[in-house]
Amino acid sequence: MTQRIVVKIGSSSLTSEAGGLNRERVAFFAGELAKLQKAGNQVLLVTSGAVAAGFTSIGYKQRPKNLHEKQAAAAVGQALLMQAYQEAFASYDVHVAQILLTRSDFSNRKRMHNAQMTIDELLAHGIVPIVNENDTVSIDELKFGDNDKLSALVANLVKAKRLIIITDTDGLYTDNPRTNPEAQRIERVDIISEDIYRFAGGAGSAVGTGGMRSKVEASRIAMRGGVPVFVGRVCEPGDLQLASANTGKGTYFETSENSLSMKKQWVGFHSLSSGAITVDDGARSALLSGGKSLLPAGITLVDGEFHPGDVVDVISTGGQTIGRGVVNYTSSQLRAAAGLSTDEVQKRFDVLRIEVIHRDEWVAN
Ligand SMILES: Nc1ncnc2c1ncn2[C@@H]1O[C@H](COP(=O)(O)OP(=O)(O)O)[C@@H](O)[C@H]1O
Ligand SMILES: N[C@@H](CCC(=O)OP(=O)(O)O)C(=O)O
Repeated sequence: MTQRIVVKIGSSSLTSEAGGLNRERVAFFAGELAKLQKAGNQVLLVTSGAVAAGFTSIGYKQRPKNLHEKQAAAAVGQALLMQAYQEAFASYDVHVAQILLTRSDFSNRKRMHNAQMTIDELLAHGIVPIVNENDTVSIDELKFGDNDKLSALVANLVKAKRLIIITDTDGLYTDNPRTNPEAQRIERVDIISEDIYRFAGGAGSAVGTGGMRSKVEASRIAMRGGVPVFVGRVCEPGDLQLASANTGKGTYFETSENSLSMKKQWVGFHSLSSGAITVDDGARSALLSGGKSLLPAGITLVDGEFHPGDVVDVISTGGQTIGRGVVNYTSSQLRAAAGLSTDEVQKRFDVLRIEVIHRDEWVAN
């Protein structure tokens, strides 16, 4: 059966610290991806590098930090990036397509579905979709954050067999190997524990964005969607095949048995939150370990303006966001119902469902 593999390449693997595109590396990756495709896989590429490829052409001395400078650099660099990929893939007779996405393309379910259909159509024709964030129009507060997360969302969307995140380090270490030579590589991760988050630090180069932390976070999202992840280095011919065959130089993040349904994935990872509900300790454990729905009695505070069907964050008394879900009340109804027993709420309010958030529409963090 044809398998879908999503490959993410970071800026650090495509550009130099001083900026500008390394066309030799682009050609190398195109060759590796073409081989993966010829072996019978459907291949999608999520690529970074637009800002890093473009900033020198504008005349900036280093990777810009300011939003408009980054957007300008991305506008120049994205064209350079696509041109380089197109030329490189053409020598293997592979056609490519550009897909630029924003966070709001995922938060709107219709647009998300459209993106999915377009990708399906391209893959059915043997075309390699090349995805990047639409940096020139993304607003800072509404960004994916980094392409690691984008690649996990895309992998979940297309129900990939595996996500391969290529970076400049051969996997996750117990500490940043650039600064700690004693750090040990972790070969396999089954559960993303606090320790795993603690090990993973920020970006390693002047062109990278999220560092290992964002790769761990992306792996968590993909794992919950049922997609196993490889994070590591691909340097030599054949490395990408090894990575996809479970024998690559890096860290493998395995999937748990219970992956989230598409609906829960949308609630947990794509939707935008319209407000926040603070819950007491009883409601917190009912949601996190009791597999129960959230009832008005456990609510202590309501923030924001929302309507039934909107998604809201749920916060513990300690101020930690514990998850999010689809709310069945308006914010004003909920302010009046907070802390009341189920009987009391049923007497006083005309709500469609007594549960504030039903457990089928709840996703823990
Ligand atoms: N625990 C860790 N294990 C491995 N790499 C780490 C760790 N903590 C931080 N890093 C850094 O993460 C970097 C890779 O992320 P990043 O610079 O964002 O690259 P990319 O452009 O490929 O996304 C590595 O170069 C490394 O310095
Ligand atoms: N969309 C941006 C990349 C942002 C990003 O996540 O970069 P990286 O950490 O190198 O994967 C660009 O193309 O420059």
